[in-house]
Amino acid sequence: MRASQEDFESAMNQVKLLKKDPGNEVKLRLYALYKQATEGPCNMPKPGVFDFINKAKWDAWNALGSLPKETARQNYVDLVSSLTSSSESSTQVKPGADRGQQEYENLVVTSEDGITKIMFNRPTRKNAISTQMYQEIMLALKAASKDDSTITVVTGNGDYYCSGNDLANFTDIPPGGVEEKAKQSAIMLRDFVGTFIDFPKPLVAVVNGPAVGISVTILGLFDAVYASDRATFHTPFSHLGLSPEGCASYTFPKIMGPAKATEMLIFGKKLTAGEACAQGLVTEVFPDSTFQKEVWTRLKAYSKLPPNSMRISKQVIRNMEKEKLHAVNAEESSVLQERWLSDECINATMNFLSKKAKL
Ligand SMILES: CCCCCCCCCC/C=C\CC(=O)SCCNC(=O)CCNC(=O)[C@H](O)C(C)(C)COP(=O)(O)OP(=O)(O)OC[C@H]1O[C@@H](n2cnc3c(N)ncnc32)[C@H](O)[C@@H]1OP(=O)(O)O
Repeated sequence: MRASQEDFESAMNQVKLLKKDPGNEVKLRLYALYKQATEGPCNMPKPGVFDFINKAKWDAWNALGSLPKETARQNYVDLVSSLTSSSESSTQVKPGADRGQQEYENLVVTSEDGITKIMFNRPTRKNAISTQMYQEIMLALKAASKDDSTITVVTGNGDYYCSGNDLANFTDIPPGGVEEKAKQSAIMLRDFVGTFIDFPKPLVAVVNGPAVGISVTILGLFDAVYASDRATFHTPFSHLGLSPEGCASYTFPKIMGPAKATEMLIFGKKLTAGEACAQGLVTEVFPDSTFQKEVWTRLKAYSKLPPNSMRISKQVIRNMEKEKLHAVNAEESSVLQERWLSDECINATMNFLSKKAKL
């Protein structure tokens, strides 16, 4: 959801009430986002080198380039919200604390060495994402966006990274019938993917094994993807009477070119980790025997980099695209709302659930 003028004004008031000084770096960021949101790109003359304070302010504002006013307003509101929640919350999780094992039924969430790790934890179902698990992932990401960690990692427990949407989600029909279920699911899907689009910190996938469906498509919204050489990447949408989600209809052609994206998204070609890396979906592949050790050593080193700089760099890299990604997400969700009611989809799901079919 976009921040309204009212949200913006309320955030400005909250800044005045902050109990703790947020430090110069954050104050400069607030200043820059405020100026960008209210006046647009910086076109003031650059202050002289000895005018330290005004030069720092000018630099911070100027660094936002042509960031749209609405995005700056949203970022200002997000930043203030992260400041107020961190100064108010007495139960805030510090890196090093293990949290969440009681809070989440389908995830294990831990925070250590500046890294929050969100681990899918339904290994006996190959980490298929149930309706409740979609909600838990959204909650865990929202919490991670506000905690003290610098990097957030998503990974899977067991031999699979994730087998995608839990096909049993299709069987839990509410009193409003299957149309109502499709409508609710489209809203949930849009919110779920939107949480990844808006995630403010570096987001890394540690793909420990095969990945299917929505767990693959959303990788296009991550900042880095490290894969074991045991991992595979499979989006069998046509086999299931479905169509792409997770913004893959936009990110995949951009990442790998339209021809390779077609093979994955329309023909359901399963890629090895090496192929996915060659096509730009995966950052780097590691031998399974040393995967965990090598990846976590690297992530621990990255987590020591200055957090604000990493967040701002992510903003600069991603923000111009956010509007587009939200539009793609809305369109994909609305197309799927229809697909879920199609005979092609219903038959494929029934075949899987009655054990007549597997991928
Ligand atoms: C109208 C309402 C709509 C509601 C929708 C909500 C929003 C959805 C948005 C996203 C939509 C779709 C995107 C996708 O993700 S499509 C991809 C869906 N995934 C699959 O089709 C995978 C299905 N699973 C398999 O083909 C195989 O299980 C496997 C992953 C290849 C693994 O095979 P295996 O032989 O190694 O292991 P297996 O014995 O089959 O698995 C162990 C048990 O786990 C169950 N299971 C695995 N994956 C799923 C799954 N995705 N959904 C449900 N159950 C799954 C499997 O059935 C086994 O169970 P059991 O031990 O036999 O009882």
